[in-house]
Amino acid sequence: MAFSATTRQQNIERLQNETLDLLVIGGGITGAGVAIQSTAMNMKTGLIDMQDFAEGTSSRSTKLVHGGIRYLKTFDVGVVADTVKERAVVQGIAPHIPKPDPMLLPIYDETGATFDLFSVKVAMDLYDKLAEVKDPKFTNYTLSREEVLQREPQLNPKHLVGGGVYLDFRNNDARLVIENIKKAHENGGIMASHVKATGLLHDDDGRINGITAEDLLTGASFEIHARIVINTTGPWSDTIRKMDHTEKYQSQMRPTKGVHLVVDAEKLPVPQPTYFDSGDQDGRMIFVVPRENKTYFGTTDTDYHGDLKHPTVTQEDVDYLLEIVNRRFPTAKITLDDIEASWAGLRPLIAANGSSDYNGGNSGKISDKSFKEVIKVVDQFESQEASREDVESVLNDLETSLAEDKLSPSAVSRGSSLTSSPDGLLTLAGGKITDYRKMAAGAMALIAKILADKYDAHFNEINSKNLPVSGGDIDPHNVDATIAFYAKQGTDNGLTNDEALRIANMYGSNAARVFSLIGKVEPTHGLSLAETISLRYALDEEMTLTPVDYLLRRTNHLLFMRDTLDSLKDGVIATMADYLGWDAATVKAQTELLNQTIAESDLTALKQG
Ligand SMILES: Cc1cc2nc3c(=O)[nH]c(=O)nc-3n(C[C@H](O)[C@H](O)[C@H](O)COP(=O)(O)OP(=O)(O)OC[C@H]3O[C@@H](n4cnc5c(N)ncnc54)[C@H](O)[C@@H]3O)c2cc1C
Ligand SMILES: O=P(O)(O)OC[C@H](O)CO
Repeated sequence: MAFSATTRQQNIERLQNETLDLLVIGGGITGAGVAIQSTAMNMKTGLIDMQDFAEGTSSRSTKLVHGGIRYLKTFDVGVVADTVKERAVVQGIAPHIPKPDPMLLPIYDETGATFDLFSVKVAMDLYDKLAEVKDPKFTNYTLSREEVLQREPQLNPKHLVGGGVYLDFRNNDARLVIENIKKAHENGGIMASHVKATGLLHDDDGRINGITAEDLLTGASFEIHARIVINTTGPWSDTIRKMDHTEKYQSQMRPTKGVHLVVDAEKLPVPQPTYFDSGDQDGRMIFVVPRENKTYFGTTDTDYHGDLKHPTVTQEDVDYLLEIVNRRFPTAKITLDDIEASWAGLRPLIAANGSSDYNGGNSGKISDKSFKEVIKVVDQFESQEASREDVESVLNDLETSLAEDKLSPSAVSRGSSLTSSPDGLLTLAGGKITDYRKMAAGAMALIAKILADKYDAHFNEINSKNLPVSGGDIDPHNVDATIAFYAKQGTDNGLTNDEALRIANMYGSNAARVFSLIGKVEPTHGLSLAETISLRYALDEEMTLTPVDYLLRRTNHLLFMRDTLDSLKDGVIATMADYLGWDAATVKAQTELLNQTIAESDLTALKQG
């Protein structure tokens, strides 16, 4: 179903002229998850994003669908319970995207270790129990020191006491977003990228009834009217809430930056995703993940106060990660020059989330630390050891919800929150990619209630656990065989087995639409047949507007296939120029943008000192 640059223009027209039931601001995984459900309920839904879909945090994650086993350490069982159960749900609605990939967790006997051999087994058993993992292929187990070193001989043997292996899933974060957006479009949603919300509109009763917006490609400003507006802008959530001049605004977000670095797999060969303590007693755990013929590792977790649109990788981030990885893999000797790609993202953490208040509204809970402070100061007041002012300052500290900023970034819960301002702006923020479906279901329950109560508008119930994304019409229990079956259509039409499998894995049940382009579109500008049909599909059906959209977010080529990128990029630009009718100036600008993005990813500036 066409979802192209032309569709974008048509949708902007419609957004200006039609009143919506629901407008979603933000096309990352949170907004996309709301849009697929609201459109499945037949709500007239619009979604805008000021960038490309998933250009925010949702293309900058560790690219896992996982329950966050480390959160058990901060007793965030609520978050883990939600997310680890959601793994199987996400795999069920997007079978071609998250793939099971058991994680190896080496255990070191050192100060501040998150787990020891006993607690890791308890955590893994709880993790499997919460997720109802029963398949012996995937249930957890522990390894002796020797067995861990047999698997990963490069690991530092010093203080290594053994390890655990438990199920988690690798993911393609940006692909999960676009497949939700495409399905929402197929359901009748009105989606447009590069459209920015610039202000909030209110009706005569002071209720939010729309936004002012700007088409960032043309500069045109316009209004979008909707019965309900939901703010799903992740790290930008406060920015949208601040637009609401009628409400006493209180910041709730605490974005923290996470960085990943990519090296060739030969530099750091790991047979499976590996997860260990930083060893710096900072509460951080570091992932080392094989992907294509590369290995990526991360992440940092530092409070961030910079440009939300453009978090960058600094020398400090590189030094931090290289020091840890070279200490854990002492023979790897990775240097800045070995880094082929990188990315930086911002966790949309909720500042007051010392304890998780998961899905469905702020439980008003505070962290155990803050709770103990309140009890202590009240106790002291009772026995005349503290004044009223002492009590008030502790409570005031909590009320400003900044109380939790004393928590280290890694101790802040990854829980989500759903709030409604008095004038009706909904904000769904925080959480993880892994539980986006559950977060959206929580929001949809509230949205359906508001539409029924306020507008007597009633919509069909859905079970979002059975709502496949675009490309997800695959039996989740028979993925490999189905992908192989799809790939055959490619090899039968002249593609190599690798090319056909790559397309089948990328597009799932939409692979047939991609392969059907063979014979209809001829390779041009030096592109292979496989790249030609993949790019054409991205242009026709994935609202791909720039070479960066295609090479970074629709295909991840820029991150995990750096070796072939240079031979590809000119052909991609030229083919897009033909398709989109670019003039010379636009070709130049897009070429510069792509080269800038590549230089930023491979840390050219840092390498040049
Ligand atoms: C380093 C790191 C690693 C992570 N790893 C994982 C992981 O492996 N697994 C996991 O489950 N979770 C992980 N997470 C968490 C997960 O990535 C985030 O919770 C999730 O991506 C947030 O999605 P979102 O849609 O809320 O925000 P975003 O993806 O940031 O989307 C918000 C969107 O709003 C748009 N926007 C902002 N302002 C406006 C405006 N005025 N008008 C229109 N649009 C606007 C932005 O352009 C953006 O696209 C990780 C996060 C980080 C930072
Ligand atoms: O939540 P954190 O801080 O463990 O970081 C995100 C991970 O990198 C993957 O979810």
